[in-house]
Amino acid sequence: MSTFASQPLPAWKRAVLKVGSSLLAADGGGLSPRFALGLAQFVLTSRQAGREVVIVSSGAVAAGRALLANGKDAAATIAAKQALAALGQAQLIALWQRFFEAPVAQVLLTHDDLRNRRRYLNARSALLELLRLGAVPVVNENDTVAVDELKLGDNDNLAAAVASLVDADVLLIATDIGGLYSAHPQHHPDAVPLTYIRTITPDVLAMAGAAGALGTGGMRTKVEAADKAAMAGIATALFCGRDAATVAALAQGVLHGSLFAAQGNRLSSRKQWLRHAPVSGTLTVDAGAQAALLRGASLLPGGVRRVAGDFRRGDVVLVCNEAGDALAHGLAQYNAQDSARITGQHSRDIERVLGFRYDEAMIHRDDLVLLQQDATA
Ligand SMILES: Nc1ncnc2c1ncn2[C@@H]1O[C@H](COP(=O)(O)OP(=O)(O)O)[C@@H](O)[C@H]1O
Ligand SMILES: N[C@@H](CCC(=O)OP(=O)(O)O)C(=O)O
Repeated sequence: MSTFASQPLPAWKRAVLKVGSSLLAADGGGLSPRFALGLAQFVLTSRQAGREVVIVSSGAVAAGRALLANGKDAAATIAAKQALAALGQAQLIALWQRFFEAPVAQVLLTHDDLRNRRRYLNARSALLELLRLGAVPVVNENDTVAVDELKLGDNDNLAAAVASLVDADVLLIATDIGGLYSAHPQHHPDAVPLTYIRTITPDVLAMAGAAGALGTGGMRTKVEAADKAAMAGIATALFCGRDAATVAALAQGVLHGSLFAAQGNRLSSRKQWLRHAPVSGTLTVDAGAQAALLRGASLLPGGVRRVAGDFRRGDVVLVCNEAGDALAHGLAQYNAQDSARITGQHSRDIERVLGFRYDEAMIHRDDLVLLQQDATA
């Protein structure tokens, strides 16, 4: 089987690292630290260099199975798999915690959490806060409740969703093979390594074949995940997490594996989405707030005059000035009722008025697109 030539990894500050079951499952059952150690070392080196890494780790079901005497037979039903995931998740977090002095934070998500705008914002705020606090977030699918996800879902696609959730620069997928080959390398000895994939065409997807045996994903879901990340403006690197030299090189910015290019840049894809998203309400702002928005600031409640419409936290709203000119689209931090209550208030009074506070802004600048200025973004 031919190996993968080296290439530079695109520069990054924040990454999502997906670690598959194939790297964590021990031969005799349960979890093994063997390959996790090198990957944890990569995370540590990256953190020391001032970078941030969110780990998306599989392995809960494999770990849970090993805890039960009859575990091998236990995975026959969905309920049994849910139970195995719940049992194994604690082991999985304990495994990762062994490598870090910094606290490991368990974050369990479902695809559904990421489809719902309000829960999406909540998940994002929590993850970003964990990074800010210096914790090591370890995300897995909430298999205990996500029945459909357990049947159909996979952590490759979850990792792509998390990468766009936290605005990662790169998605790193560690697996048990060097990268993507032109065909399944175990069945096609003449398969060639694909080091750089500019666009994920149906042909590329076909090369990835069907799902694998141990994990739920196989190569196909990795290519699907790379495709999702690419659409969000994020490049994906696929590499062998069993190979110590490959993992060590990655920390030095050298990739031995497959690189899937991003389509467009990250900011513009987010902004495109925001610009064209349907709005659920309107915030009318005063001249001071308008000037601040044009300078790239967040929208604070003090500059808001009126709230119209019925929107929930995380919905897209239109920002206009008092003359009715459309200025921006943004994600509302507060629902319509709460927005109306804090309109005109100083940010420091939000908690007094509402009894809680998500953010000092009604729209955070990262969630805001100016309709005029950013028209070409
Ligand atoms: N075209 C291909 N290139 C590389 N690997 C492939 C390809 N098609 C199928 N595979 C299989 O996909 C496997 C990786 O998927 P999987 O076992 O689900 O890993 P993980 O647990 O890391 O998600 C490889 O070991 C290989 O057997
Ligand atoms: N959430 C499941 C893993 C699902 C999954 O996608 O596994 P894999 O294809 O190995 O990344 C678990 O923790 O067992």
